[in-house]
Amino acid sequence: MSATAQINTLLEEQVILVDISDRQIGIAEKLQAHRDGSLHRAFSIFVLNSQGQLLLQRRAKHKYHSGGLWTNTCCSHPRPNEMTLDAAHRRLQEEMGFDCELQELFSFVYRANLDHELTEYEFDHVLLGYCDREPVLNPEEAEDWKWIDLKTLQTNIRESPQFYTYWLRDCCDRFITELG
Ligand SMILES: C=C(C)CCOP(=O)(O)OP(=O)(O)O
Ligand SMILES: [Mg+2]
Ligand SMILES: [Mn+2]
Repeated sequence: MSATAQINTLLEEQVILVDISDRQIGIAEKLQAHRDGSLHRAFSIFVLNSQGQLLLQRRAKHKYHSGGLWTNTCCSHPRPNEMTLDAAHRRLQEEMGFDCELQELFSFVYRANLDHELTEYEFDHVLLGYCDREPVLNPEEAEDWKWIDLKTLQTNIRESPQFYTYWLRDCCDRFITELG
């Protein structure tokens, strides 16, 4: 997809604006919400295999922000009138080419100034799933993937944070704690 086509897609896509308790207060165009730094609803999916390794996604270079960085299995935003879990299954299929059962583990709010003068300010629902299948990447979204031990991930994030997305760095320790 060309840069212009991608910008048009972003303008068509809408996100749910929320208050600090995740109550809906409006809707906004996806790109505009990230330009304005408006708090909106999002989800971050973490898929583990039967060895307890996490499936990482490397974001495509041309993503609107955080391109080329390693992150959790899949991230996105529910559309207006779409349940977060429904959106999560939709995006897991669109980005990674598979689907699995998902359940919410916890949620957190974070705010980060990112590249291209965009800001992520999200009420982020962390969703957990288990799967041993290999993903089939959508090149519009992801350019690489790998399974990683959680201990190795923690060490890598500490030693080379520049290769990881802001939100994964922010919630990785909590994810491991909540996993128990
Ligand atoms: C949900 C988080 C933590 C960030 C947004 O994810 P993306 O930037 O991948 O959103 P989409 O383009 O997939 O909607
Ligand atoms: Mg995404
Ligand atoms: Mn967002």
